[in-house]
Amino acid sequence: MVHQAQGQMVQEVAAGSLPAPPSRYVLREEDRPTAGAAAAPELLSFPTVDVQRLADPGDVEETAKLRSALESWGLFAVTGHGMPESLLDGIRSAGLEFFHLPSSEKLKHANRTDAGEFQPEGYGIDRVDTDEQVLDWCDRLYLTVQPEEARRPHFWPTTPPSLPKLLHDYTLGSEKVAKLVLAAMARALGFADGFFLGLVGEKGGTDARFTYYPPCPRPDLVYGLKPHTDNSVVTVLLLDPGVGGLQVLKDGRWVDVPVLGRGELLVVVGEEMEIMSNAVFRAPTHRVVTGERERMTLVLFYQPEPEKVLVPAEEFVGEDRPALYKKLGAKAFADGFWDAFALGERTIDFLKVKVEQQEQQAA
Ligand SMILES: O=C(O)CCC(=O)C(=O)O
Ligand SMILES: [Fe+2]
Repeated sequence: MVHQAQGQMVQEVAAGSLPAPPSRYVLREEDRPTAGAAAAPELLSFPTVDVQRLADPGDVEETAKLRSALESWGLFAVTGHGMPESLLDGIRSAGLEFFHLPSSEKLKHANRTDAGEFQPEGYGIDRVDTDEQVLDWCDRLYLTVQPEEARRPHFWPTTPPSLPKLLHDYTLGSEKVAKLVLAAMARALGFADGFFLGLVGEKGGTDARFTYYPPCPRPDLVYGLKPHTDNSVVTVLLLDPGVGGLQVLKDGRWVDVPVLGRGELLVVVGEEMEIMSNAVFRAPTHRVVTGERERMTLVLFYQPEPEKVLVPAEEFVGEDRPALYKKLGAKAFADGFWDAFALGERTIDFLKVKVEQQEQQAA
């Protein structure tokens, strides 16, 4: 699909110092972030989990904390991951340095084909399908980081030269976090540590997304990133230590995710886990609001091997709890994400994966 807006980076629009964002970015009044003020997270005690403690199967207290964080929020801050602050600071500054390069440099890794078509990997904006689509106030660099043989080096920036190695090291460090969390999520439900890891497979795919949110002249009119749930089993996020903007929908209200400490990560449950666990763990809806300062984040999406089948595991299905989702291939689900995201829909809804009530009764 070729849409003319596909070529316009938000960073360039923002550099024009317009008094307000162009109409392509302006939300309908009822969707604007100011429609309902976000609640302060301190009042709701935002959860933090120590993954070093999670690695100890005897630490039932930390496992219980994880379960409660997942049930009440679907996301939590992470400490004890073992990655030095120098690595986290290093990959953050390398990412920011990339976005600060001249366009001609960044476009060497463009996410548009020569014919102007969108492809997920590379530097650019998210997919634009129609004139009606309200665009998000962000540019992004999207890269497949695992399995290693699936990396496509021409999409990887070489300026700054430190970026590929830092991203590699960060990928390995945060993969450990994802695996520890998946093991503890299984344990929290009384299963063996390998339960979810087995459903994901040894060669699960991981995609990285660096997102750059330029300063916005009217944060009240736009989204940095529209409300969505993640296309992942779990997602590991490295947020900006100086600027907030991420919000999560909790009990029907938007709540600010706090600005985390420089050494902390955030873990979010994705839709694939929601399917596998038959909604025991649900993917929280989240969005990003902009501000007067630039912001950059790095997000890693952990996905099952593409050949795997996504289906509620039989351990979560019984007479009192019918399967809530239909079976489909992990690759079909991952591909469907891009169609769904452009429309602002959940992939589960877009691909009609939910079992309707009548079907449940007939089963
Ligand atoms: O930039 C952020 O804070 C969140 C990004 C996000 O939710 C995503 O990339 O899926
Ligand atoms: Fe997300």
